[in-house]
Amino acid sequence: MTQSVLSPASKFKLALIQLGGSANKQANLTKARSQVLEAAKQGANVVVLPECFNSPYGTNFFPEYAEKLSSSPSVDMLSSVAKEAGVYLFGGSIPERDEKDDDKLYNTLTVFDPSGKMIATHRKVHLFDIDVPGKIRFIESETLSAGDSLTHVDTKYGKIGVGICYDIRFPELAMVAARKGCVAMLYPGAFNLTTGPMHWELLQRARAMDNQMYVAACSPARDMTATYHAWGHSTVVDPKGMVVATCDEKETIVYADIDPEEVQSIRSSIPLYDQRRFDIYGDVAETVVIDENGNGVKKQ
Ligand SMILES: NC(=O)CCC(=O)C(=O)O
Repeated sequence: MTQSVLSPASKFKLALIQLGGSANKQANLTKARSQVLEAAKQGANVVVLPECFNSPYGTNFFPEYAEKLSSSPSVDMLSSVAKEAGVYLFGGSIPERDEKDDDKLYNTLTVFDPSGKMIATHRKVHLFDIDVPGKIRFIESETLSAGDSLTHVDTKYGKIGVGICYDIRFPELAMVAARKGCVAMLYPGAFNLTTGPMHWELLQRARAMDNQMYVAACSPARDMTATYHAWGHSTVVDPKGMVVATCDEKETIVYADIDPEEVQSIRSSIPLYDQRRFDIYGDVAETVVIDENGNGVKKQ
């Protein structure tokens, strides 16, 4: 049986910056910087920015806005403001250009500690390729490549797992993070006016409830003059699956007090971690296809 093992953790104040972006990269960096400083002024210890905060969200924009992490004005700004603000900064994501292969781009989150040191990166693992007829077609893989690893960040407040937007639809990320001792999953994201009202909050509550951990998702503010209309509604959900902080679609900062004791408390009273039956879930990591009789068969 699996025990619930938490990394040593302490209370902290989380801030989600629901940033109003534009097509002007420098203006986006300047605004993000001032909002991080504002969040720190309000007592935040851990600050999150939205997906693609330095760029409009669209496959045609990514090549133009992409930066190599080794020579990146966005990374430089994030590092310096994390230090100035004295916070852990989960720097949303930016289109990243591969160091060696100029044609390869990723959607990448960078994380900084309060000294400004980059302590983690996460490349979006599940690319947002969907087609809802008459509503929205978005194919991230037209210009982006997928990352191929999971990311768990050690902070002085405990271990924190991350994903980027569409990654939240894949429960395995949060499940693995919880089993590795993470107290929270943070997702910079940018849902839209079709899938946002359907699934944005539900997905966060589901990930939180299933894994008995905090879940937060940080969106850009909505801009109806942009080509992609973000849902907004940056939200924090507690380990019981209840929304503890949220907002509408406008530019704002959402704050929540995170108490890792709450994780321990729900895991003690509803002890899923001691009751799991990994002895009978053997198929879970196999890729299956559904055959003509409706049965799941192993993909060759
Ligand atoms: N940026 C994204 O990955 C969007 C994901 C999304 O909207 C969804 O419905 O999933």
